[in-house]
Amino acid sequence: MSADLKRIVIKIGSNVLTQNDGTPDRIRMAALVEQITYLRQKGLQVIIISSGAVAFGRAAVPFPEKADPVVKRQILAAIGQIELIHSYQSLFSKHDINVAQLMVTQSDFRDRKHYLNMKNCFEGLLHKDIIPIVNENDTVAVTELMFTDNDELAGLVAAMADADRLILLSNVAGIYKGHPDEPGAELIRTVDQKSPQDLNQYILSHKSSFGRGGMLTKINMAMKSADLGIGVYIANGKKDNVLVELFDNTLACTYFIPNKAKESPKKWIAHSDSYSKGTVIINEGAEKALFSEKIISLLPIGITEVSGEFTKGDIIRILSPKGIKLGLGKAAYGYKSALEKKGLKNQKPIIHYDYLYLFDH
Ligand SMILES: Nc1ncnc2c1ncn2[C@@H]1O[C@H](COP(=O)(O)OP(=O)(O)O)[C@@H](O)[C@H]1O
Ligand SMILES: N[C@@H](CCC(=O)OP(=O)(O)O)C(=O)O
Repeated sequence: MSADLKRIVIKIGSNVLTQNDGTPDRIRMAALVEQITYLRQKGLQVIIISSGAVAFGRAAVPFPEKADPVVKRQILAAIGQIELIHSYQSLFSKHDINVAQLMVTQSDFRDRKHYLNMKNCFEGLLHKDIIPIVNENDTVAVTELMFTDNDELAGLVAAMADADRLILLSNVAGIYKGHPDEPGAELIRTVDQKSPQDLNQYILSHKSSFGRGGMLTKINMAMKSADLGIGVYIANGKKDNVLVELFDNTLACTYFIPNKAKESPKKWIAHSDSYSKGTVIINEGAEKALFSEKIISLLPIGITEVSGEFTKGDIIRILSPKGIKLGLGKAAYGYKSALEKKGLKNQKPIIHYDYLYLFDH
């Protein structure tokens, strides 16, 4: 990592904090806390996204196998989160570091005002030198309220906090060409968006024993974060000294090279696809203009169809004439005005450039 970095987000997966039998690995946790203390001494601000509530709960309370899996997860997480955060608190307090707990759900990222409230809380904690420790609020986050997994949450937090780097700690050194356990399997050391390669072909569908999302969500989140200007590492959290070696640039891991950083509102919009409230289809001329080198807002003259009952400030999708998803943006007015103005000249942009995020074309 280069010396000029300021802020990093470290995501610690369930399997990093558990032993092979599923019980909490307190020695590993203590080692990671020591390394995070080292990174802070080097001048870095750190945000932790930690999984492990369910795993810690499982160790504390035996549960019958046939219990409802959703309720079981809620209960185990409710019990285990106390243990998880208490363990962090007591380990960090030995280094005179304060920690804070933030429990979030997907809906907390839906509305810009709520998003900014969260952002202010992160800023306040970091300003006071306190480490925010974030986990999904598993007791209320069920079905559609759930993140795919904590990798998705980590990407959202890294974008929200304008982090320079995101470190995803799992139980593998990174993305391999083939099965990670196969002798001779090649570790992909860097992924550069400018020379894209199809990583999905290497991903085997199984997950680590205690994880949720699998390698595919890690890759999706890493690509998106790198596009927003955040460099992402996938590294083995079970390896001794992993964070120190990462800092010293001696670690074998996978690094997603970041593009030029995007401005803050665009980062929020880039992650808001699942919350979009409407769609506009644009014509070929508008598509060309948006993807040209110029800085351009989306004008109603280029819109051919409007759907969904969105209001001012909602996120809307932009589709090509062929129905290809081109981007996302914050609507400057609601669907009724959009319907009136579509195809007309001399109208206020429906999506201002500052609130427009275009996918790779
Ligand atoms: N090509 C690959 N390279 C590395 N790991 C892979 C690959 N394909 C699948 N995996 C699996 O992805 C797992 C990590 O993802 P996941 O289970 O979500 O971990 P975590 O709980 O840390 O988030 C690894 O344990 C590994 O078995
Ligand atoms: N929120 C859950 C973790 C969910 C999750 O995404 O786990 P993982 O794939 O290990 O990061 C917990 O604390 O148990």
